[in-house]
Amino acid sequence: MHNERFEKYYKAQKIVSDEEWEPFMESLRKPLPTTFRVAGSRQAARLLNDTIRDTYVPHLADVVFEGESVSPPVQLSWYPEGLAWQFDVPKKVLRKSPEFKKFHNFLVFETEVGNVSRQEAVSMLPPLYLEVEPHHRVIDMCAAPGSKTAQLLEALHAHDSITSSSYPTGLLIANDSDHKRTHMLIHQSARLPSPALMVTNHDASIFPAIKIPSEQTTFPSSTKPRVAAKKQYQLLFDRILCDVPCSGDGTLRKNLGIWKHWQPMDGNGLHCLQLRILQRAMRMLKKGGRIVYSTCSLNPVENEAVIATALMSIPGFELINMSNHLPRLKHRPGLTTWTPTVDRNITTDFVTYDDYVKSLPEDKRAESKMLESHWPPSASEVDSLNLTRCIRIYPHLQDTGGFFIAVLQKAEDDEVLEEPATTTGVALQPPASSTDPAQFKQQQRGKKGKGKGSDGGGTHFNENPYTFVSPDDPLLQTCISQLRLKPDFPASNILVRNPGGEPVRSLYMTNDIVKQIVLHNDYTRMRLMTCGTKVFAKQEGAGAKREGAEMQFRVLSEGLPVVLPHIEPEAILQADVATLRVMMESYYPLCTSFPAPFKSLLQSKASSRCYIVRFRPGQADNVTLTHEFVLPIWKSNKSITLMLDKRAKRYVLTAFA
Ligand SMILES: C[S@@+](CC[C@H](N)C(=O)[O-])C[C@H]1O[C@@H](n2cnc3c(N)ncnc32)[C@H](O)[C@@H]1O
Repeated sequence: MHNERFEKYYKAQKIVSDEEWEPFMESLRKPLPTTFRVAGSRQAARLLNDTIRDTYVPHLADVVFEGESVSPPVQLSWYPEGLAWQFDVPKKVLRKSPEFKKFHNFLVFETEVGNVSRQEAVSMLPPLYLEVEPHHRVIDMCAAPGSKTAQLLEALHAHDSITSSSYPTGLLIANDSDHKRTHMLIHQSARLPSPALMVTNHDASIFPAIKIPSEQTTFPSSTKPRVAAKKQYQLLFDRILCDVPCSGDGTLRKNLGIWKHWQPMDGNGLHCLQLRILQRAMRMLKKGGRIVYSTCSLNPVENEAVIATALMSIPGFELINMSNHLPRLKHRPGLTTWTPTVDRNITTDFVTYDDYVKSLPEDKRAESKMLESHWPPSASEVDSLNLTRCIRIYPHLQDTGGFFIAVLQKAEDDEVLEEPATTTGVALQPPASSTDPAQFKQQQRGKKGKGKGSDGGGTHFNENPYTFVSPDDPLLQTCISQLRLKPDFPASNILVRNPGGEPVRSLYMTNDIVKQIVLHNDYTRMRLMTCGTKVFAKQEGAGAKREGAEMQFRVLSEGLPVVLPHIEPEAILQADVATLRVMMESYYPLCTSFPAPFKSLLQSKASSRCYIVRFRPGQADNVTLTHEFVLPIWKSNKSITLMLDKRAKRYVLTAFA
């Protein structure tokens, strides 16, 4: 765990004082403690957190292993509501101490079902500084694998209850340029299904302007209504996260390979992309909006140099002082000066870019990859930028990885008006080809033989389009009437993943802003990977087919929280713990095998249909259901099936513990 160039480079940058150098290096050589965050909507997270605090941790308080006492997990002091934890226990203890083994199994399971997120402590910070609210329009520019996306989504869904989802009016676009990694985002977000989510696959530095109709935004009062109605406006965001690709040397404690391969030219090389991503974000931000720029790198060239250049290139922004936002978090101010290295040998002697350029033979100057923006601005410019408002986190401060955060705000009174979409630098195609099957076929023919782009900036895009289903569609109407959905069910916000708009497999639900975006933007230009949340799916199986097309759809357990608030309360079947137990013990329990009163309730219901059942907390035969569950079932002629995937089924089983 040594790298001379690393030490030479960071000593030259004076990232910490001379006295702190040794503790800083020492801590980099220590393994990182395990940290996790209790995830999910606020109400559900609090419930699980109480269980960890009151049930698990007391059992871990006095563990002695091979003669030595082992420290129990502790809450991260700076994390709001104590919802994040840390423990530092050797693997051997986790495997062999019965108490820790039990705790570890619990964590593995809760992580699998999405209630716990194993996340580095510092990686939890950017979303906390973004302060997302349910009405915000948010974009996560470099989102995969999605641990921060999940936090942003949770913030949009802050008002969810344990069983039902809220319907945020805001939006979260989770974007990544790596096509494969966008699938990680889709997988990750399946844990918190949201009608407000879109996943896109773009190079963030050229993220396209998204069009929305004029009524979605404000325009100068002098604009004539007829003109305004025709215009489409660029969607601007309230909150933007730029967790940019970086050299990652703040993760040395976890990624030991970095010790061997680290070299500072990586940071020099990434600087331009990082800057372009941040500048694109600044152009997509609303007045008064906020950007969080973050890296897990210690290198000022990837951090303060990017912030300084961005602030000087686009007026109307300032760094905001968030040093008291998380009062218990220990951090250091951003650097105001640094000396980039111009080669792999850590030549950091050039105080300014001009000095460096002058040192080069004239015929070599054009070839240099170093830019003026790698260097700090002049002393007078630095003063006005408030770079000390950036937040640096070093490993020795509170036993974490290294991290950098800057919070930028766009002035409220900025004179720049929201621009019509066509004037924002990225030309956009006419809207709504996603609803035109002929055009879709033509696009597909054009793509034949081309592979999937992996850089998000390529021209080919092979995903299917999303198309809104007519609210009068017979199948949608069947879902509505059979489930007894109330008139407030947003039937016009249901879409499918095919060009013809036929509900052949799954139906998705979006909120209004996602709908406007899908309707007014070409899906290939937007490189839309997924949007909204799956709510209904075709019911496979003999029983369903036999009884005709109108019976074929069921509510998906993942979509149920979104649909639930729209179901007439009387249409929900009530059941107790004993009933749930019968459903859990067999895949296809006979209708006659249920205890009263559920048995007669079932017998009074039509077959080949999906029903929603609310299981009340309670106790039966030494089994306790700690909190309410609402689950979909499928009733065929003689038996029923609990419509849960294996993972969810295992989760329900824990309630019996
Ligand atoms: C530091 S990681 C993001 C981690 C993520 N925010 C999280 O918390 O899980 C950087 C991501 O940027 C993506 N990336 C790299 N270049 C990009 C670009 N030009 N535009 C968008 N994403 C990019 C990478 O694929 C990678 O997933």
